[in-house]
Amino acid sequence: MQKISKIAVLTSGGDAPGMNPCIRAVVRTAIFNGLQVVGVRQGYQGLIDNNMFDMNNRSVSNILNLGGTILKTARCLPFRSEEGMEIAYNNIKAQGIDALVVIGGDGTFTGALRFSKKYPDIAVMGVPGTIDNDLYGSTYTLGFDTATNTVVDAIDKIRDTADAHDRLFFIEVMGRDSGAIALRAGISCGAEAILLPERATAIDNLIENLKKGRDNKKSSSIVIVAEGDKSGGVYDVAEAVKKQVKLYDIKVTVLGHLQRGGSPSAFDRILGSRMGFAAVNALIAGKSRMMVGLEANHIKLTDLEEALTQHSFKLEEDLMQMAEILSI
Ligand SMILES: Nc1ncnc2c1ncn2[C@@H]1O[C@H](COP(=O)(O)OP(=O)(O)O)[C@@H](O)[C@H]1O
Ligand SMILES: O=P(O)(O)OC[C@H]1O[C@](O)(COP(=O)(O)O)[C@@H](O)[C@@H]1O
Ligand SMILES: [Mg+2]
Repeated sequence: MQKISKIAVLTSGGDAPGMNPCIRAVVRTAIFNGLQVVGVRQGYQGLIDNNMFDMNNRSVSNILNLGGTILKTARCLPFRSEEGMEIAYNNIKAQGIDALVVIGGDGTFTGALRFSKKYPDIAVMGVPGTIDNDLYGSTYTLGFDTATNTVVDAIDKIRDTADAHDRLFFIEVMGRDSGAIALRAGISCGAEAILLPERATAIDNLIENLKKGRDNKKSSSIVIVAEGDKSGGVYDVAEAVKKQVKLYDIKVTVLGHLQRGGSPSAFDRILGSRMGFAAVNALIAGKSRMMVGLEANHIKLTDLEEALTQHSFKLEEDLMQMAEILSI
């Protein structure tokens, strides 16, 4: 069993509310167990630039409630190359680090897995931190709950003005390849339609349903369009509908990056704490190349390789069907 003494922690890819509670848990669990901890700034970029600093219990005081990540994050191109990885490895060795906790999404884990295969003497443990909720091996990823609540809050406000003006709104939410936020927000806000990447969009059906809604005396309508929907994006969908639906005044809102910010919900604070705690304990137990997840409210470790090769977010057809029925 590989015994570890110094852990580095980093956040990578899109930031997600709940990353800070997770960093806090990693630092304090490690220190409680007599390990040293190093914080790496800007994800993999910090490994390459040797941008790291020693952390102690007070480095993570009063961060539970903060959105973003105190370690900062980045999308780091050089880490994708063999040369970039080698520079990172040399810096890690020079610092005496023997284990890495990486908090991020599928891209971060792809990098971590490659790195771990190339340099197996450094243990790696992944924590799923992404608002997209698109990782196999965890029912929830860090930030998804907060982001969904932020979206619901925003759409509720749009519903007020949509109703006041009898308008039809097309609202784009995040999710490059994932309809997770769109589906949950759609149910929570009673959206008349939810368009997402996991299902082909039939514009004719959409138009039919919107007309039916109008015939059924609906005064306003909300259509949620996930960023990754394959029908050409929110503006194209709105334009296509505009040509055929004359009864509604149509508006488009793109919620954008506000969805990634804000104080983490209690759920994400607890999830981040549990996952950070579990990640360090798993490293102490000699585990590596795994991802910490939450399944049926229990912490579960999944092989990184498996987490990346299995399909992540599966569209819950039953929920889609329910959303459609409940919005008639
Ligand atoms: N195939 C890869 N090889 C090495 N590193 C990678 C690879 N894919 C992604 N990464 C690293 O992980 C970082 C985060 O990935 P990205 O897809 O941007 O976000 P996320 O981890 O949230 O999905 C990238 O900027 C890059 O540094
Ligand atoms: O902030 P950026 O770099 O434009 O990225 C936007 C993307 O990041 C996300 O918010 C989160 O994705 P990741 O967690 O995979 O980075 C996506 O929903 C969105 O498509
Ligand atoms: Mg991703």
